[in-house]
Amino acid sequence: MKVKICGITTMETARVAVDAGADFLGFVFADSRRKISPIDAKQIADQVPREVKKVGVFVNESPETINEICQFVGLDFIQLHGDETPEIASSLNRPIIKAWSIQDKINPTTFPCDYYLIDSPKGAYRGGNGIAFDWTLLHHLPIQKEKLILAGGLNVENVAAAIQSVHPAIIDVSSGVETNGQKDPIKINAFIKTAKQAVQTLKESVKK
Ligand SMILES: O=C(O)c1ccccc1N[C@@H]1O[C@H](COP(=O)(O)O)[C@@H](O)[C@H]1O
Repeated sequence: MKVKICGITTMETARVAVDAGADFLGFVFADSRRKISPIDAKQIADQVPREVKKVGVFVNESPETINEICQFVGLDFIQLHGDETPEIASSLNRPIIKAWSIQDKINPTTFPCDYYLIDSPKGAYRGGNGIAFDWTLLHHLPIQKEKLILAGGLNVENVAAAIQSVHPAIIDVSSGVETNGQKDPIKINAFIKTAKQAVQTLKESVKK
């Protein structure tokens, strides 16, 4: 199981996340208090080790702009967090993470994507609202766990329970590793450590 830290806006936060063991870093190019310009994202992305994957988060952006930003910043994945159609996804030049709210009609089999991300119901923004949802709702959906990214209101207190309940391929966090709206190095470290420990515990319990 891998960890994505989303809403990176500074090099310092990127470094903390990478050193703590983050596998994916997310840059938000949509309306959000975490929005970053392509120029600033590129400066950070250029200094991140290649094995840590860079994800661009977009909401209802044009395919031309998405492809341009991907190329310029050097993104590895495109996260579509709006109402993008399967046709738009097919016209993009990077692997796709398709985000759905748990309230949406979720039909992963009809959307071309490498991963699907399930988030909480929409709040002030399309994502990044820091609200968790009832994970048992996922137990009834036709989803492949190896493609599933769990998001929405995760934090150091609930991440172990989330992993135990859902067994996602990736967990994604933004608000839960912030203090007063800024990424908090202590929370990033604690979150990743707790998540990786929870996976270890799960593996050991399966072996028994
Ligand atoms: O993080 C944002 O500001 C954001 C804005 C618009 C779309 C998506 C956004 N982030 C994604 O939201 C989820 C959940 O975040 P949180 O942990 O509940 O704060 C996460 O997938 C981010 O990738």
